[in-house]
Amino acid sequence: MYLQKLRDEKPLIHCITNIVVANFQANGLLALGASPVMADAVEEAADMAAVSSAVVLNIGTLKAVSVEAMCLAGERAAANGIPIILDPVGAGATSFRKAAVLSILEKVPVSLIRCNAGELAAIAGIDWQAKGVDAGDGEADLEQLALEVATRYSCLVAVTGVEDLVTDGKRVVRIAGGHSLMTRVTGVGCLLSAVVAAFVAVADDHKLEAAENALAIYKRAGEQAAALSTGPGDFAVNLLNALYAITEEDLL
Ligand SMILES: Nc1ncnc2c1ncn2[C@@H]1O[C@H](COP(=O)(O)OP(=O)(O)O)[C@@H](O)[C@H]1O
Ligand SMILES: Cc1ncsc1CCOP(=O)(O)O
Ligand SMILES: [Mg+2]
Repeated sequence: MYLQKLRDEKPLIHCITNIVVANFQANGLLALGASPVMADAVEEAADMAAVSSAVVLNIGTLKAVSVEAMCLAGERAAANGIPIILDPVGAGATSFRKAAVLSILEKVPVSLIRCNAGELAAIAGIDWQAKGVDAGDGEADLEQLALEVATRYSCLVAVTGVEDLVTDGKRVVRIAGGHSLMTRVTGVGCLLSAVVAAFVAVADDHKLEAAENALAIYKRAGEQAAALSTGPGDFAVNLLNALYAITEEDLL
């Protein structure tokens, strides 16, 4: 379990992220015990990546220039052995997003892709009814697709939803729990990608185990927050509080 190590080490997480969730993502990382920095200028993306413990590439409100910054940050992170987490937000929604994700995956050795079912389908190149940044609708064996994508890009793949799964292309771990309110606040998925990055940042070669910890802690925090909430508004605040207060014992 890497939660205490994360809180002891307070890893710096460099996020190139979208304008919708940047504040929530930064506050969620702080609440958990990590340290966020948002920096997306091409002039500094690589330098910021070099001094960070993990880099998050999130394509939520993508511009051509952000793709350039992501590649610069990703290439420098890779050269320094720093893990890179990709959140392919809405990858199937437009051809621009899909092409950008595939080009990042070609150029940057991503450590882990954290996505929903629709985004996984887009990366795998299968038919799916995309719906903006949401999972959308389709029929697919998500475990099989995740295994294929993990093998194709030599990375971990975490697919989230009612049930999460994470794989390294061989082993598959499933995580149940969470709460439907997690789909009623924007950025809950984006924050999860940053939380996964913070866990992976302190885990050296045990990235699969760290990702599994992150997904389980996050679903549990979602349950704890929901138990105190009357709706999405206080759920957002209660999720930050739950990330702050959660302990390893809460998973037992
Ligand atoms: N219906 C649900 N029931 C329980 N947990 C959920 C549900 N939908 C999503 N989650 C949780 O919400 C978090 C964000 O996942 P998801 O909604 O798939 O991401 P995104 O917002 O990127 O689509 C994950 O921890 C996931 O397990
Ligand atoms: C609504 C929206 N539009 C572009 S990015 C974004 C946020 C998506 O956040 P999440 O994937 O966590 O729901
Ligand atoms: Mg998302």
